Amino acid sequence: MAGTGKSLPHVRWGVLGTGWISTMFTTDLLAPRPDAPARHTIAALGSSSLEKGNAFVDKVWAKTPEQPRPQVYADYQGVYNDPNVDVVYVGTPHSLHKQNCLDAIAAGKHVLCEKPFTINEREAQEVVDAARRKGVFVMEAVWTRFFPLFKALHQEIHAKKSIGDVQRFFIDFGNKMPLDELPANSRLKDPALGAGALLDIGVYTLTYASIIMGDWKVGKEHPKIERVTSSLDIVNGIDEANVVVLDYASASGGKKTAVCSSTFRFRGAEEFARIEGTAGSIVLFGLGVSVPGGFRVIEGSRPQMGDADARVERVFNIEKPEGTLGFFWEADAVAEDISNDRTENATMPLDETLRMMKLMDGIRRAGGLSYPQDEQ
Ligand SMILES: NC(=O)C1=CN([C@@H]2O[C@H](COP(=O)(O)OP(=O)(O)OC[C@H]3O[C@@H](n4cnc5c(N)ncnc54)[C@H](OP(=O)(O)O)[C@@H]3O)[C@@H](O)[C@H]2O)C=CC1
Ligand SMILES: O=C1OC[C@@H](O)[C@H](O)[C@H]1O
Repeated sequence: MAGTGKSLPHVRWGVLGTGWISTMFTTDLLAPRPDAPARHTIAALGSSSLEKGNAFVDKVWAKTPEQPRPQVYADYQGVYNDPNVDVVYVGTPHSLHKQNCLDAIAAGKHVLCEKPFTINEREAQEVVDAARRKGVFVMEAVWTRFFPLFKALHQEIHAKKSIGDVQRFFIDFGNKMPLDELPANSRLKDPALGAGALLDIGVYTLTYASIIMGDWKVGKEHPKIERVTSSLDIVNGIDEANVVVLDYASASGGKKTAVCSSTFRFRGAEEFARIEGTAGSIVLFGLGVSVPGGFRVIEGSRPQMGDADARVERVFNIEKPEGTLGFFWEADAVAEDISNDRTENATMPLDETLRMMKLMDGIRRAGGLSYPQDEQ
């Protein structure tokens, strides 16, 4: 069982899938972190074959051979049944999330499921209902929400009011994918697996916009979005690119607007977003939208021609231990919640997942993009 009391929270994970994300997530959890607020053990791994599973463990554990190796199963049921597993991490393609979550919940396991939580809101509601009935912890793994970036941005925008009232927000997630070279059954191409830029990376641009325009309010507390305007560029049954505009009412009257774009066709700029306020702006930068590196606060307005430039700049950089990407932040939050018998996380509660899935359903409907799961 997960540890409680005065010692650090300790959770034992069962990981599903041996792809890219399982590799990154597991590597982060195994990396030494002397000041970590929680302990993580990878107790089990489920894969479609023992060969794949063992090869995964050999590769991922190579840098940290002192860490205990997991029990490897040639299916996912072994992970659900394993009494040494507290929480199941779902690292499979989008279309599998619903069933993986339902199976883990049925076995009484807590769940951290990769984004997007499911294909649509209806599927998400099914999982949420099952989790609430069973009384287990479930969270969508929107890891970026747990980066210290958002606390620091909240300080700037709300506590210090460094840029005045937020008026506009621009964000672009350009993730160039070699779609022509990928096999038809790639999770990035196959509509049956829930492929498409909106569900894969648009979810991040909408997450940033929701946090910043929605004043950090989640789920039922999130302010009404006055208008959603969108355009999806659909090729071979998936959106290769999309643009979404969200209008919110501004506290100072009028409206504030977020312009969000994501694409599989182009590698986006390192400075991927800009928040514009009445008294300054903030530029966000990093490896990618999902892995922010920090931000620059620019206090003051751009001078008119001929006027002196009185703007002041400050930089906030995110620090993290060598060799990690930042998945440990969400994992630590999960460990804290489970150890304190909470069934939802306050930063990413299930009502926020449902709200985001509904928003993406609406954008897909307006753009004419449906998946086989929408018809079921
Ligand atoms: N948070 C983040 O930054 C990221 C999140 N993701 C999310 O993680 C999830 C997985 O993505 P990613 O790791 O890139 O995907 P991969 O294709 O690299 O890996 C998916 C794994 O799922 C298992 N799987 C089970 N059924 C299938 C199937 N029908 N087709 C393909 N694989 C299958 C396979 O493992 P096995 O055969 O061993 O069972 C496979 O290795 C997605 O939800 C994605 O959105 C992805 C990248 C980054
Ligand atoms: O979540 C993600 O972030 C990084 C991307 O490369 C990946 O496709 C996506 O799933």
